[in-house]
Amino acid sequence: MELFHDKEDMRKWSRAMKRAGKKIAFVPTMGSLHAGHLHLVERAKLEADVVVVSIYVNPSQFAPNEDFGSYPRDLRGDLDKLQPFCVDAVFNPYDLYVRDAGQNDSELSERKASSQQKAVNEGADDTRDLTSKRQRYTHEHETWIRVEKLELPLCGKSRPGFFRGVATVVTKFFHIVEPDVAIFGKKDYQQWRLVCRMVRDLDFDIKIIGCELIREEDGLAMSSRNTYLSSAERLQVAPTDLAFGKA
Ligand SMILES: Nc1ncnc2c1ncn2[C@@H]1O[C@H](COP(=O)(O)OP(=O)(O)OP(=O)(O)O)[C@@H](O)[C@H]1O
Ligand SMILES: CC(C)(CO)[C@@H](O)C(=O)[O-]
Ligand code: BAL
Repeated sequence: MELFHDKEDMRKWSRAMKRAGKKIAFVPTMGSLHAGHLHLVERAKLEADVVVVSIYVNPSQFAPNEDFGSYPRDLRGDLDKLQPFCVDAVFNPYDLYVRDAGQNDSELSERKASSQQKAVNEGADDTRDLTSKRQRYTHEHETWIRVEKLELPLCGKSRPGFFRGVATVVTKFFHIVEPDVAIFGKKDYQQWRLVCRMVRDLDFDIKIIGCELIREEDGLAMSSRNTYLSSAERLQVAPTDLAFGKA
């Protein structure tokens, strides 16, 4: 399994696969993987010759008051979970919102390299990196993708800016990985529909597949943030969640 932190390395690998006649399936994630994600990977394997999984906690889809800093991160554990599925490549970019360090920008290059090494060694970002990631996307990035109507209701109401961040980072991934097929979970139903719409409107030549929701035994939808729930909260949530799923 290849691990890429640099977007140019990722792109080169994808293009080499294409030249070799391979079809690429792509599974974007924010890591802290669970069986729901692995189900998407299994589906991806049915759709193409090679599978790329991205692991990136995208700063631009989090509002300043949200959990970007505390979102669960476990790169080492994620790689271990992906290994048995024979995933071909994992893309774990250091930062997608800063322009590539130029040759003269040695301080930034060094910092980028040492942070990448740190991420692999420890499977986590330090607080300084997280703060800088947030600052970079707010200061160095000014081009955004918006799906103007679909981004408004439901999650868009409670998380303004969320779908702008998702549509933008998914577009970036599509340009870097250049997949033939991309797999999304219907757990995030609005996100899946919004990506389908964006692909249609912007003429991406990528097939989007929506995968069924995978649940825990007690009916709770699997989700990386379930670790935030206490056992009491879990008991309250699961039956409602199950009833909703069956409705
Ligand atoms: N239980 C699940 N069943 C099917 N797909 C899922 C499930 N959980 C996540 N996915 C899909 O995996 C992809 C990556 O999701 P993400 O990494 O945000 O995980 P998550 O569990 O949804 O995290 P969060 O707790 O932040 O919502 C998305 O397309 C999402 O819809
Ligand atoms: C699609 C995505 C990977 C974009 O950051 C994220 O919103 C997610 O994991 O659902
Ligand atoms: N799967 C949803 C990603 C998020 O809540 O940011």
